[in-house]
Amino acid sequence: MAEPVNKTAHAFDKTRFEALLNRRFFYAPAFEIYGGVAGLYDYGPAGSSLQANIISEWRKHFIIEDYMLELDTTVMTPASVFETSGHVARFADWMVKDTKTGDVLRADHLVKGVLEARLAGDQEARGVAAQPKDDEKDKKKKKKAAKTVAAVLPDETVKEYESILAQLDNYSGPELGELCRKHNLRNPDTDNEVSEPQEFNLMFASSIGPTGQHPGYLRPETAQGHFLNFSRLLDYNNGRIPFASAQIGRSFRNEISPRAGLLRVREFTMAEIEHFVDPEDKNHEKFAEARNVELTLLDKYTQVSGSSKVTKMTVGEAVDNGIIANQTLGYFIARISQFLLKIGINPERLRFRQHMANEMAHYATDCWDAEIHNSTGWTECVGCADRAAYDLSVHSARTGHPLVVRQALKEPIITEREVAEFNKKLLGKTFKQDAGVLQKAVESMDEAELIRLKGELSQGKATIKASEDKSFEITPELLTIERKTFKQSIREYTPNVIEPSFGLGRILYTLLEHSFWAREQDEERGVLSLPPLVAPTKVLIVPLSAREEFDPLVKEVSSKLRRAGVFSRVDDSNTSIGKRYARNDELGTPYGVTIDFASVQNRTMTLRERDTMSQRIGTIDDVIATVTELVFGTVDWAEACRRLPAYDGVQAVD
Ligand SMILES: Nc1ncnc2c1ncn2[C@@H]1O[C@H](COP(=O)(O)OP(=O)(O)OP(=O)(O)O)[C@@H](O)[C@H]1O
Repeated sequence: MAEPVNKTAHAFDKTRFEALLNRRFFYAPAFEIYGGVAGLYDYGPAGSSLQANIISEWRKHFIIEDYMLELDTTVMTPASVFETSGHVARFADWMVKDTKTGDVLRADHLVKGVLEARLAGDQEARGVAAQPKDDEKDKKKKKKAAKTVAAVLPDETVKEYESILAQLDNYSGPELGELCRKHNLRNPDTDNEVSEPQEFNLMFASSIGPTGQHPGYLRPETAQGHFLNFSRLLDYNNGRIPFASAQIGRSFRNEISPRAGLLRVREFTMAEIEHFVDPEDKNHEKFAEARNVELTLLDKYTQVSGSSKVTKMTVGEAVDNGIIANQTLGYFIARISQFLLKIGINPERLRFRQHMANEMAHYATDCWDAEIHNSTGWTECVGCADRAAYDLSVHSARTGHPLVVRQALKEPIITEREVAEFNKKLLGKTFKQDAGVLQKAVESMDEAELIRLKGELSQGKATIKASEDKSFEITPELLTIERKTFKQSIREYTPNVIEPSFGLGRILYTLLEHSFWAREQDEERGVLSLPPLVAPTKVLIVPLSAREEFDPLVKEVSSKLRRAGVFSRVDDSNTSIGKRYARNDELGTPYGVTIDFASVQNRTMTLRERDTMSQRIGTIDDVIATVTELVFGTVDWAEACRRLPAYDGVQAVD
């Protein structure tokens, strides 16, 4: 077997990485020939296939595994929906303006950028080596942009900056303004002062129809489509709960200053799950299967104390100890972790960060973000929140449509209580305009007060004090109080919602970063070690020459791979085999098969593995059988090497 490859021989080089993505057209700025628009990107063939494969795995991992109900709801949404959901009032970020140029910046990003740059300057002045995972060039760029000179900061300032950064998401707009003033935080591009933070709503406004009288918005998330269809979904699920709906679709956010490539864009694909659950029972029937999944957690108490120290524990321990609020939330966090690792995210660079009190919506009971480390730092890629009953309750209150579960009780609940009943005719006649006041006073009485009143009435008369200056004398003819039995056979409740919300662009980008490395012997030769599961092309078919006698074999191999369900491509370009493989290493193609003269004569074929570049040989059918299993993950490369002898002929690679 080939020697293990050293994928960390060269430090991560963002410029080379981005050049590769651009060269191989994973994605590119949209409307580029018109000058482009910040925050809008087009995916090319490689990026589109990669995204489609991630989505396909997402559907299997979540929708199929847990029998979720899939939806495809509209992007254009009437304004009333977002008025009700709170987005019109609150879906906003804080922005500041450069007081001289008028440039707009997101307030929390300004604080983060400048403080990080000052800390980097401090590290440099102290001669401290950068953390191995940090992208050195990127840090330097930030420092330069922030007009920061390398200078040692007092220890207490370093501590204060670190504490601010650890709880950045906890600050309100005015607090961010206060931080800018206190620490003299200026626009890093111009060194000018900035204005007080103002709120900016991130939704794209539009209008529906020709009159302009029906305001609408492009949705900033897919979630409302799930909530508004709740009754139909419940009906589809035979009235049973818990169940989850799932939707993959486009969302739009008018981000203040999108500068971080795919990480912050104005139009992106989301995959969202809304799991509807009984508020009185948030256990999950498959929790036992997830219990031992190990997680890296950064809880809210640690962050508030100004630290970013993570703890490793199983999801079972986290739920048992009350760190994660309930089993259902824990189940989804574990499943999210499994999904991200399966598609190739580096486990060392994945953590789950709990929201701090101010960061979380007022109605949410617990919320965790899956954050993935990349060259810009830790980035939220998936949010997972327990949103309680908020969404269904507000839409139900606004529309009058009951978004509730009505559940037949196995055992009816029998209750007894005192019931007060007025003789309406006598009440009006006796108390005239005060009748209503008296009635309200009785209606607001609790059980104990009614029993006391009943006792008084049994003596012939009673006095009711409706307010400081109003008392009424009543008789048993006017009011009777009787103990009655009630039988309740239906329980009606608004379900709670647990919502995992994925941004696919962020996941795709961080996956590409984690997969990128350069060959030890040659920094120019970039490789994307994408797992076969998500790689755009699984097998590259490389005919050694363009001679006609190769054609039938190329057709045979292509068609056999197609029939086996393996996505392959033929590269018969007029260039050396080494160059063809190098190009496909950059596209992340995990395997290659070479058809050469021996193939024509002996029906043999070589099989190449991308990362090690090692090659094996076998009959065409054996190689196809093995590579099919490799692609579907039923065997690994070690097993392939046991099955197929090493190829010791002329190396097909430069
Ligand atoms: N502008 C964006 N560009 C790309 N992906 C995004 C963007 N905004 C949100 N997402 C993705 O959608 C997911 C769910 O959205 P959510 O509303 O929780 O994000 P958010 O908290 O607003 O993100 P951030 O604080 O980074 O703006 C995020 O985890 C992220 O993956």
